[in-house]
Amino acid sequence: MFAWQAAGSRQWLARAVRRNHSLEATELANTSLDDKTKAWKSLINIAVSGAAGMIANHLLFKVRIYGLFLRGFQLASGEVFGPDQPITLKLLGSERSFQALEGVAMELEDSLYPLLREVNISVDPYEVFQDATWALLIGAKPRGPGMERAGLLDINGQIFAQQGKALNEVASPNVKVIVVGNPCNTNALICLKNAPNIPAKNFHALTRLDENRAKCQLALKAGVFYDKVSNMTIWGNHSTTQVPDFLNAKINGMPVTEVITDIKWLKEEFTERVQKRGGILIQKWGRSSAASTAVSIVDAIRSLVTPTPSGDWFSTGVYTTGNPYGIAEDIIFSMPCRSNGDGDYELVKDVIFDDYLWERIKKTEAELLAEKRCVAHLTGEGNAYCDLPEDTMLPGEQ
Ligand SMILES: NC(=O)C1=CN([C@@H]2O[C@H](COP(=O)(O)OP(=O)(O)OC[C@H]3O[C@@H](n4cnc5c(N)ncnc54)[C@H](OP(=O)(O)O)[C@@H]3O)[C@@H](O)[C@H]2O)C=CC1
Ligand SMILES: O=C([O-])CC(=O)C(=O)O
Repeated sequence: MFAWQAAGSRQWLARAVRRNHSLEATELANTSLDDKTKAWKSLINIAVSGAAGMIANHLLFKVRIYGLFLRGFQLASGEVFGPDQPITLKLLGSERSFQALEGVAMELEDSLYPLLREVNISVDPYEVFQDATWALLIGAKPRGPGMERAGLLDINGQIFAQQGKALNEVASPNVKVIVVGNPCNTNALICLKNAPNIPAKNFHALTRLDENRAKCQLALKAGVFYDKVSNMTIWGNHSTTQVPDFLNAKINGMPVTEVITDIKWLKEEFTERVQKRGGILIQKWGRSSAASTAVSIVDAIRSLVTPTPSGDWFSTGVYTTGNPYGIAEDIIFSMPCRSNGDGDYELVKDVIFDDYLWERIKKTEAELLAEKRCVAHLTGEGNAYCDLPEDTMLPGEQ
């Protein structure tokens, strides 16, 4: 059933799990799965970096359970890439993690996912990103003890500059890029700046986890199920300056402030809870959230490949140039978006601001502008100058 594809060197130790497409006619006739494959769309390549890490481990297997097999394939509900969308997974790791990556590939093989036609592993982004239509950039160095944030921006920025160049050269010209590795907004900006041939609109920083966290907190406070919370915007940076917007969010179609009338709770407790959720989780769990992050990556993709429910929107960190709100141009900022399901999105225009919301948006904007100055050497904009606000922290930092 499986054919191994080893393309030579360790640099390109490609391990392909390719179902045999040349079954005998009689076998095909007896195999309902193979009958189904005839109606499948053509194969797409999905690249994942940091593929031996915690988030990727949840994500890769979730792709099957959540999207492609249980709900997507068996129930034909079209979650994630759809029940008729075969995929190749192209996994990027490093020399250090190569054995672990081989282990991941083996587990993927052994899971017998019908829509997973091929798994490739490599340490070379130019190999992994070849013809990718989606690039999920998860791999990044965590901030270690004593490491300045400027140092983290530089180390991780180098990774995303290199990956941006590789995407620019070899990925599908309309590749959609979701940056997860922190600091994800600025990493996404660096990636975008190093990939001038790819539309700037195609780069996302993952703030969907923050949106999900905010929905959860509002639902708990209001005593409703989380699906009753809609129109949830996270503005700005995936950091502790992010702004979970309770002014525009709704519960059961009503403004949140009409359902939860404790404005002090909304301004203070709710906001801080969402901003610092990641850090509290690390304190309890001993590592950053991986399962819920993987879920939120799936949610983020699904929001782009399925039409947004009427009247609702979702949050994603996207390029600000041309935004209708007056947010500084040329940064990656989480904003409310809608999609018609073609992988693209439009910014939502009908949102309101008050002084409280706008003041906080300006704070997270200032932080992102400072981060941008810090990585000017990686975006081709001259010499870096780092004047980060003192309290600049990832959600995982306390
Ligand atoms: N945006 C969001 O909502 C969230 C973002 N995150 C961020 O996601 C990232 C990954 O988290 P997680 O999977 O838990 O972390 P892990 O430490 O489990 O995995 C990190 C992966 O990154 C790779 N990596 C580490 N250093 C480098 C480097 N210098 N160059 C390239 N790759 C590197 C490692 O691969 P290898 O061993 O091959 O080097 C490893 O596979 C982190 O940056 C984390 O802060 C986490 C939660 C939420
Ligand atoms: O800082 C981290 O790695 C964790 C993180 O982003 C989050 O939980 O939102």
